[in-house]
Amino acid sequence: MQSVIHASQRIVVKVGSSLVTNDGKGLDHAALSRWASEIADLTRRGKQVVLVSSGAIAEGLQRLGWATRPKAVHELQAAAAVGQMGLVQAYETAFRAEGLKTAQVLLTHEDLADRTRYLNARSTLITLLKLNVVPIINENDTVATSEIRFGDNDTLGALVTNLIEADALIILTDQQGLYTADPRKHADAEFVHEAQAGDPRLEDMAGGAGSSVGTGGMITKIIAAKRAARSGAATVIACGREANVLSRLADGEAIGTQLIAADTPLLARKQWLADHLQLAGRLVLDEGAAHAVVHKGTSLLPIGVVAVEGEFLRGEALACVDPQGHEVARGLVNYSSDETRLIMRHATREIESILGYMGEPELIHRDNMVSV
Ligand SMILES: Nc1ncnc2c1ncn2[C@@H]1O[C@H](COP(=O)(O)OP(=O)(O)O)[C@@H](O)[C@H]1O
Ligand SMILES: N[C@@H](CCC(=O)OP(=O)(O)O)C(=O)O
Repeated sequence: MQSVIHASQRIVVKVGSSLVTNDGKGLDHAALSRWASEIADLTRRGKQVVLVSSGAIAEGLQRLGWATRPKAVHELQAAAAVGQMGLVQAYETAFRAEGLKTAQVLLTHEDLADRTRYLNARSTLITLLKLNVVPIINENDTVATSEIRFGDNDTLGALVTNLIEADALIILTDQQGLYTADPRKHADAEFVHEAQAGDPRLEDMAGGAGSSVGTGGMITKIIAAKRAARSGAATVIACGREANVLSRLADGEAIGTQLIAADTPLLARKQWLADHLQLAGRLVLDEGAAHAVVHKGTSLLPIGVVAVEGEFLRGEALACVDPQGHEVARGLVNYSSDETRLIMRHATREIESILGYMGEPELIHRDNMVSV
Protein backbone atom coordinates (compact mmCIF):
# COMPACT_ATOMS: atom_id res chain seq x y z
CA MET A 1 0.00 0.00 0.00
CA GLN A 2 1.37 3.40 -0.98
CA SER A 3 0.34 6.56 0.83
CA VAL A 4 -2.07 8.77 -1.13
CA ILE A 5 0.06 11.74 -0.06
CA HIS A 6 2.69 10.78 -2.64
CA ALA A 7 0.38 11.86 -5.48
CA SER A 8 -1.43 14.66 -3.61
CA GLN A 9 -0.76 18.15 -4.88
CA ARG A 10 -2.72 20.29 -2.44
CA ILE A 11 -2.69 19.18 1.19
CA VAL A 12 -4.22 20.43 4.44
CA VAL A 13 -2.22 19.46 7.54
CA LYS A 14 -3.99 19.71 10.91
CA VAL A 15 -2.07 19.60 14.18
CA GLY A 16 -3.88 19.21 17.50
CA SER A 17 -3.43 21.03 20.81
CA SER A 18 -1.82 18.11 22.60
CA LEU A 19 1.01 18.02 20.06
CA VAL A 20 1.44 21.76 19.60
CA THR A 21 1.61 22.47 23.32
CA ASN A 22 3.24 19.31 24.58
CA ASP A 23 0.09 18.23 26.41
CA GLY A 24 -0.48 21.74 27.72
CA LYS A 25 3.04 22.24 29.07
CA GLY A 26 3.76 25.11 26.65
CA LEU A 27 4.52 25.50 22.95
CA ASP A 28 6.67 22.68 21.63
CA HIS A 29 9.07 24.79 19.57
CA ALA A 30 11.11 21.76 18.49
CA ALA A 31 7.99 20.09 17.08
CA LEU A 32 6.92 23.26 15.28
CA SER A 33 10.39 23.51 13.71
CA ARG A 34 10.23 19.89 12.58
CA TRP A 35 6.84 20.36 10.90
CA ALA A 36 8.02 23.61 9.30
CA SER A 37 11.04 21.87 7.85
CA GLU A 38 8.92 18.97 6.57
CA ILE A 39 6.33 21.33 5.06
CA ALA A 40 9.20 23.19 3.37
CA ASP A 41 10.31 19.82 1.98
CA LEU A 42 6.79 19.23 0.61
CA THR A 43 6.69 22.65 -1.05
CA ARG A 44 10.07 21.92 -2.69
CA ARG A 45 8.41 18.84 -4.19
CA GLY A 46 5.81 21.16 -5.76
CA LYS A 47 3.03 20.49 -3.23
CA GLN A 48 0.87 23.25 -1.74
CA VAL A 49 0.31 23.04 2.01
CA VAL A 50 -2.17 24.75 4.34
CA LEU A 51 -1.64 24.29 8.08
CA VAL A 52 -4.59 24.20 10.47
CA SER A 53 -3.19 24.53 13.96
CA SER A 54 -4.91 24.26 17.32
CA GLY A 55 -3.24 25.21 20.55
CA ALA A 56 -4.30 28.81 21.13
CA ILE A 57 -6.37 28.07 24.22
CA ALA A 58 -3.86 25.62 25.69
CA GLU A 59 -1.01 28.11 25.12
CA GLY A 60 -3.10 31.00 26.46
CA LEU A 61 -3.82 29.11 29.68
CA GLN A 62 -0.11 28.48 30.09
CA ARG A 63 0.81 32.15 29.44
CA LEU A 64 -1.85 33.41 31.84
CA GLY A 65 -0.70 30.96 34.49
CA TRP A 66 -4.14 29.30 34.70
CA ALA A 67 -3.66 25.76 35.92
CA THR A 68 -7.15 24.58 35.04
CA ARG A 69 -9.23 25.18 31.93
CA PRO A 70 -11.96 27.72 32.80
CA LYS A 71 -15.59 26.92 32.01
CA ALA A 72 -16.68 30.48 31.15
CA VAL A 73 -16.66 31.11 27.41
CA HIS A 74 -15.29 34.66 27.73
CA GLU A 75 -12.31 33.35 29.70
CA LEU A 76 -11.61 30.68 27.09
CA GLN A 77 -11.88 33.34 24.40
CA ALA A 78 -9.46 35.57 26.30
CA ALA A 79 -7.04 32.66 26.65
CA ALA A 80 -7.31 31.93 22.91
CA ALA A 81 -6.51 35.56 22.07
CA VAL A 82 -3.39 35.46 24.26
CA GLY A 83 -2.31 32.04 23.03
CA GLN A 84 -2.84 32.78 19.34
CA MET A 85 -0.12 35.46 19.55
CA GLY A 86 2.37 32.91 20.77
CA LEU A 87 1.27 30.41 18.18
CA VAL A 88 1.69 32.63 15.13
CA GLN A 89 4.92 34.10 16.43
CA ALA A 90 6.37 30.62 16.85
CA TYR A 91 5.22 29.46 13.40
CA GLU A 92 6.47 32.62 11.71
CA THR A 93 9.91 32.06 13.27
CA ALA A 94 9.99 28.35 12.43
CA PHE A 95 8.94 28.84 8.79
CA ARG A 96 11.21 31.85 8.30
CA ALA A 97 14.14 29.61 9.19
CA GLU A 98 13.06 27.46 6.24
CA GLY A 99 12.79 30.46 3.91
CA LEU A 100 8.98 30.38 3.84
CA LYS A 101 6.48 33.13 4.56
CA THR A 102 3.36 32.48 6.64
CA ALA A 103 -0.07 34.11 6.78
CA GLN A 104 -2.52 34.03 9.67
CA VAL A 105 -6.13 33.19 8.72
CA LEU A 106 -8.77 33.06 11.44
CA LEU A 107 -12.17 31.71 10.40
CA THR A 108 -15.58 31.22 11.95
CA HIS A 109 -18.36 28.95 10.84
CA GLU A 110 -20.35 32.04 9.86
CA ASP A 111 -17.61 33.04 7.42
CA LEU A 112 -18.10 29.79 5.56
CA ALA A 113 -21.91 29.81 5.85
CA ASP A 114 -22.09 33.06 3.90
CA ARG A 115 -21.56 32.24 0.23
CA THR A 116 -19.75 35.50 -0.58
CA ARG A 117 -17.41 35.27 2.41
CA TYR A 118 -16.85 31.59 1.61
CA LEU A 119 -15.74 32.48 -1.91
CA ASN A 120 -13.54 35.29 -0.55
CA ALA A 121 -11.85 32.93 1.91
CA ARG A 122 -11.30 30.47 -0.92
CA SER A 123 -9.71 32.95 -3.27
CA THR A 124 -7.50 34.43 -0.54
CA LEU A 125 -6.20 31.00 0.43
CA ILE A 126 -5.57 29.98 -3.16
CA THR A 127 -3.78 33.28 -3.81
CA LEU A 128 -1.55 32.70 -0.77
CA LEU A 129 -0.69 29.21 -2.02
CA LYS A 130 0.19 30.55 -5.45
CA LEU A 131 2.48 33.07 -3.73
CA ASN A 132 4.21 30.14 -1.98
CA VAL A 133 3.04 31.38 1.43
CA VAL A 134 1.94 28.85 4.06
CA PRO A 135 -1.48 29.85 5.46
CA ILE A 136 -1.81 29.03 9.17
CA ILE A 137 -5.45 28.68 10.07
CA ASN A 138 -7.29 28.52 13.37
CA GLU A 139 -10.83 29.18 14.48
CA ASN A 140 -11.45 32.82 15.38
CA ASP A 141 -12.19 31.84 18.98
CA THR A 142 -12.55 35.43 20.18
CA VAL A 143 -15.80 35.98 18.33
CA ALA A 144 -17.16 32.46 17.92
CA THR A 145 -19.96 31.60 20.35
CA SER A 146 -21.13 28.08 21.07
CA GLU A 147 -23.91 27.96 18.47
CA ILE A 148 -21.71 29.12 15.62
CA ARG A 149 -18.46 27.33 16.47
CA PHE A 150 -16.83 24.66 14.36
CA GLY A 151 -16.11 23.35 17.85
CA ASP A 152 -12.96 21.47 17.00
CA ASN A 153 -10.21 21.91 14.49
CA ASP A 154 -10.67 18.47 12.92
CA THR A 155 -13.95 19.82 11.51
CA LEU A 156 -12.28 23.08 10.52
CA GLY A 157 -9.54 21.09 8.74
CA ALA A 158 -12.14 19.15 6.76
CA LEU A 159 -14.07 22.26 5.77
CA VAL A 160 -10.87 23.98 4.66
CA THR A 161 -10.08 20.83 2.62
CA ASN A 162 -13.46 21.21 0.89
CA LEU A 163 -13.02 24.96 0.56
CA ILE A 164 -9.77 24.80 -1.38
CA GLU A 165 -10.53 21.40 -2.98
CA ALA A 166 -7.39 19.87 -1.49
CA ASP A 167 -6.44 16.33 -2.51
CA ALA A 168 -5.75 15.22 1.04
CA LEU A 169 -6.15 16.07 4.71
CA ILE A 170 -3.43 14.93 7.10
CA ILE A 171 -4.50 14.95 10.75
CA LEU A 172 -1.49 14.77 13.04
CA THR A 173 -2.25 13.66 16.57
CA ASP A 174 -0.67 11.95 19.57
CA GLN A 175 -1.50 8.37 18.43
CA GLN A 176 -0.18 6.38 15.45
CA GLY A 177 -3.65 6.59 13.88
CA LEU A 178 -7.01 4.91 14.39
CA TYR A 179 -7.29 1.76 16.49
CA THR A 180 -10.32 -0.48 16.83
CA ALA A 181 -10.83 1.12 20.28
CA ASP A 182 -9.17 3.91 22.29
CA PRO A 183 -5.65 2.53 22.88
CA ARG A 184 -5.38 4.46 26.15
CA LYS A 185 -8.17 2.32 27.55
CA HIS A 186 -7.91 -0.91 25.56
CA ALA A 187 -4.43 -2.42 25.43
CA ASP A 188 -5.63 -5.05 22.94
CA ALA A 189 -6.96 -2.50 20.39
CA GLU A 190 -5.77 -3.23 16.85
CA PHE A 191 -4.40 -0.71 14.40
CA VAL A 192 -6.49 0.18 11.33
CA HIS A 193 -4.21 0.74 8.34
CA GLU A 194 -6.79 1.59 5.73
CA ALA A 195 -10.55 2.01 5.46
CA GLN A 196 -13.14 3.90 3.49
CA ALA A 197 -13.97 7.36 4.80
CA GLY A 198 -17.61 7.35 5.87
CA ASP A 199 -17.69 3.65 6.81
CA PRO A 200 -20.10 3.72 9.80
CA ARG A 201 -18.09 1.03 11.64
CA LEU A 202 -15.28 3.55 12.15
CA GLU A 203 -17.52 5.75 14.27
CA ASP A 204 -18.08 2.86 16.69
CA MET A 205 -14.32 2.41 17.12
CA ALA A 206 -13.57 6.05 17.84
CA GLY A 207 -13.78 7.55 21.30
CA GLY A 208 -13.40 11.01 22.80
CA ALA A 209 -10.29 13.08 23.57
CA GLY A 210 -7.39 11.35 25.23
CA SER A 211 -5.61 14.26 26.88
CA SER A 212 -6.82 17.18 28.95
CA VAL A 213 -6.00 19.68 26.19
CA GLY A 214 -7.38 17.89 23.11
CA THR A 215 -11.07 18.50 22.48
CA GLY A 216 -12.47 16.23 19.82
CA GLY A 217 -10.80 12.84 20.22
CA MET A 218 -10.89 10.30 17.40
CA ILE A 219 -14.58 10.64 16.60
CA THR A 220 -14.20 14.18 15.23
CA LYS A 221 -11.31 12.93 13.05
CA ILE A 222 -13.46 10.14 11.60
CA ILE A 223 -16.28 12.60 10.86
CA ALA A 224 -13.74 15.03 9.39
CA ALA A 225 -12.56 12.28 7.02
CA LYS A 226 -16.16 11.71 5.93
CA ARG A 227 -16.57 15.42 5.21
CA ALA A 228 -13.23 15.70 3.41
CA ALA A 229 -14.33 12.80 1.20
CA ARG A 230 -17.27 14.89 -0.04
CA SER A 231 -14.84 16.87 -2.16
CA GLY A 232 -12.93 13.70 -3.06
CA ALA A 233 -10.07 14.17 -0.55
CA ALA A 234 -8.45 11.27 1.30
CA THR A 235 -7.57 11.63 4.98
CA VAL A 236 -4.48 10.31 6.75
CA ILE A 237 -4.45 10.21 10.56
CA ALA A 238 -0.87 9.88 11.77
CA CYS A 239 1.38 10.64 14.72
CA GLY A 240 2.90 14.12 14.72
CA ARG A 241 5.74 12.87 16.95
CA GLU A 242 6.88 10.33 14.36
CA ALA A 243 10.20 11.40 12.80
CA ASN A 244 9.80 12.95 9.32
CA VAL A 245 6.16 11.95 9.21
CA LEU A 246 5.14 14.38 6.44
CA SER A 247 8.17 13.77 4.23
CA ARG A 248 7.79 10.00 4.59
CA LEU A 249 4.12 10.21 3.65
CA ALA A 250 5.12 12.27 0.61
CA ASP A 251 7.64 9.54 -0.25
CA GLY A 252 4.66 7.18 -0.34
CA GLU A 253 5.38 5.37 2.93
CA ALA A 254 2.12 4.02 4.35
CA ILE A 255 2.25 5.36 7.89
CA GLY A 256 -0.83 6.13 9.96
CA THR A 257 -4.42 5.31 9.04
CA GLN A 258 -5.46 6.08 5.50
CA LEU A 259 -9.16 6.82 4.93
CA ILE A 260 -9.99 6.75 1.26
CA ALA A 261 -12.75 8.80 -0.38
CA ALA A 262 -15.13 6.39 -2.06
CA ASP A 263 -17.82 8.74 -3.27
CA THR A 264 -17.76 10.83 -6.39
CA PRO A 265 -16.98 14.38 -5.27
CA LEU A 266 -19.97 16.66 -4.88
CA LEU A 267 -19.96 19.82 -6.96
CA ALA A 268 -18.46 22.72 -5.01
CA ARG A 269 -21.76 24.52 -4.52
CA LYS A 270 -23.45 21.34 -3.30
CA GLN A 271 -20.65 20.72 -0.82
CA TRP A 272 -21.14 24.19 0.52
CA LEU A 273 -24.86 23.52 0.84
CA ALA A 274 -24.23 20.26 2.69
CA ASP A 275 -21.75 21.61 5.19
CA HIS A 276 -22.02 25.27 5.78
CA LEU A 277 -25.62 26.21 6.13
CA GLN A 278 -27.36 26.99 9.36
CA LEU A 279 -30.86 25.62 9.09
CA ALA A 280 -33.84 27.93 9.57
CA GLY A 281 -36.60 25.28 9.58
CA ARG A 282 -37.83 21.91 8.37
CA LEU A 283 -40.15 20.62 5.66
CA VAL A 284 -41.80 17.25 6.18
CA LEU A 285 -42.11 15.47 2.82
CA ASP A 286 -44.51 12.69 1.90
CA GLU A 287 -43.05 9.31 0.94
CA GLY A 288 -43.19 10.02 -2.81
CA ALA A 289 -41.45 13.37 -2.61
CA ALA A 290 -38.75 12.02 -0.27
CA HIS A 291 -38.09 9.18 -2.71
CA ALA A 292 -37.95 11.48 -5.74
CA VAL A 293 -35.58 13.94 -4.05
CA VAL A 294 -33.18 11.25 -2.83
CA HIS A 295 -33.27 8.71 -5.66
CA LYS A 296 -34.11 10.76 -8.72
CA GLY A 297 -32.42 14.05 -7.77
CA THR A 298 -35.55 16.04 -8.59
CA SER A 299 -36.56 19.47 -7.31
CA LEU A 300 -39.01 19.65 -4.41
CA LEU A 301 -42.49 20.80 -5.43
CA PRO A 302 -45.04 22.21 -2.95
CA ILE A 303 -47.38 19.25 -3.49
CA GLY A 304 -44.90 16.88 -1.81
CA VAL A 305 -44.76 18.82 1.46
CA VAL A 306 -47.10 17.81 4.30
CA ALA A 307 -45.85 20.03 7.14
CA VAL A 308 -43.74 23.14 7.68
CA GLU A 309 -41.74 23.75 10.87
CA GLY A 310 -40.14 27.07 11.85
CA GLU A 311 -40.26 30.61 10.55
CA PHE A 312 -38.07 31.40 7.58
CA LEU A 313 -37.61 33.78 4.69
CA ARG A 314 -37.13 33.07 1.00
CA GLY A 315 -33.53 32.00 0.39
CA GLU A 316 -32.96 30.47 3.83
CA ALA A 317 -31.72 26.93 4.32
CA LEU A 318 -34.12 24.17 5.38
CA ALA A 319 -33.85 20.52 6.24
CA CYS A 320 -36.16 18.18 4.33
CA VAL A 321 -37.25 15.17 6.38
CA ASP A 322 -39.11 12.02 5.34
CA PRO A 323 -42.39 10.99 7.02
CA GLN A 324 -40.34 9.17 9.72
CA GLY A 325 -38.51 12.41 10.55
CA HIS A 326 -35.10 11.44 9.08
CA GLU A 327 -33.31 14.23 7.28
CA VAL A 328 -32.95 13.31 3.61
CA ALA A 329 -31.87 16.60 2.04
CA ARG A 330 -31.28 20.27 2.67
CA GLY A 331 -31.59 23.25 0.43
CA LEU A 332 -32.49 26.89 -0.12
CA VAL A 333 -36.22 27.58 -0.15
CA ASN A 334 -37.93 29.79 -2.75
CA TYR A 335 -40.84 30.89 -0.53
CA SER A 336 -41.20 32.18 3.05
CA SER A 337 -42.65 29.96 5.80
CA ASP A 338 -46.03 31.74 5.63
CA GLU A 339 -46.20 31.26 1.86
CA THR A 340 -45.01 27.66 2.09
CA ARG A 341 -47.78 26.85 4.58
CA LEU A 342 -50.33 28.18 2.09
CA ILE A 343 -49.01 26.36 -0.99
CA MET A 344 -47.97 23.03 0.53
CA ARG A 345 -49.97 20.02 -0.70
CA HIS A 346 -50.97 22.08 -3.76
CA ALA A 347 -50.01 21.64 -7.39
CA THR A 348 -47.55 24.15 -8.84
CA ARG A 349 -50.17 25.58 -11.21
CA GLU A 350 -52.24 26.68 -8.16
CA ILE A 351 -49.43 28.83 -6.65
CA GLU A 352 -50.50 31.98 -8.49
CA SER A 353 -54.16 31.78 -7.43
CA ILE A 354 -53.21 31.08 -3.79
CA LEU A 355 -50.47 33.72 -3.37
CA GLY A 356 -51.57 36.23 -5.96
CA TYR A 357 -48.25 35.90 -7.76
CA MET A 358 -46.14 33.16 -9.29
CA GLY A 359 -42.52 32.85 -8.15
CA GLU A 360 -40.54 29.73 -9.00
CA PRO A 361 -42.48 26.57 -9.76
CA GLU A 362 -40.31 24.60 -7.30
CA LEU A 363 -40.25 25.05 -3.53
CA ILE A 364 -36.56 24.07 -3.59
CA HIS A 365 -34.79 23.79 -6.93
CA ARG A 366 -32.56 20.74 -7.43
CA ASP A 367 -29.52 23.00 -8.02
CA ASN A 368 -30.00 24.44 -4.54
CA MET A 369 -30.52 21.10 -2.83
CA VAL A 370 -28.24 18.31 -1.65
CA SER A 371 -29.16 14.92 -0.21
CA VAL A 372 -27.60 14.13 3.17
N1 LIG B 1 -10.16 4.35 18.31
C1 LIG B 1 -9.22 5.22 18.68
N2 LIG B 1 -7.99 5.16 18.12
C2 LIG B 1 -7.02 6.05 18.47
N3 LIG B 1 -7.20 7.03 19.41
C3 LIG B 1 -8.41 7.13 19.99
C4 LIG B 1 -9.48 6.24 19.65
N4 LIG B 1 -10.56 6.59 20.37
C5 LIG B 1 -10.22 7.65 21.13
N5 LIG B 1 -8.91 7.99 20.93
C6 LIG B 1 -8.24 9.08 21.63
O1 LIG B 1 -8.18 10.23 20.80
C7 LIG B 1 -7.03 10.99 21.21
C8 LIG B 1 -6.67 12.03 20.15
O2 LIG B 1 -7.63 13.07 20.12
P1 LIG B 1 -7.43 14.48 20.85
O3 LIG B 1 -7.05 14.22 22.29
O4 LIG B 1 -8.61 15.31 20.58
O5 LIG B 1 -6.13 15.02 20.15
P2 LIG B 1 -5.81 16.24 19.17
O6 LIG B 1 -5.41 17.34 20.07
O7 LIG B 1 -4.68 15.70 18.35
O8 LIG B 1 -7.04 16.55 18.33
C9 LIG B 1 -6.01 9.93 21.46
O9 LIG B 1 -5.02 10.35 22.35
C10 LIG B 1 -6.80 8.75 22.00
O10 LIG B 1 -6.72 8.60 23.40
N1 LIG C 1 -9.24 26.89 18.29
C1 LIG C 1 -8.88 26.06 19.42
C2 LIG C 1 -8.89 24.64 18.91
C3 LIG C 1 -9.21 23.64 19.92
C4 LIG C 1 -9.19 22.23 19.30
O1 LIG C 1 -10.00 21.85 18.46
O2 LIG C 1 -8.24 21.48 19.66
P1 LIG C 1 -7.84 20.00 19.11
O3 LIG C 1 -8.91 19.02 19.48
O4 LIG C 1 -6.60 19.75 19.83
O5 LIG C 1 -7.62 20.10 17.64
C5 LIG C 1 -7.48 26.42 19.92
O6 LIG C 1 -6.64 26.86 19.13
O7 LIG C 1 -7.23 26.28 21.11
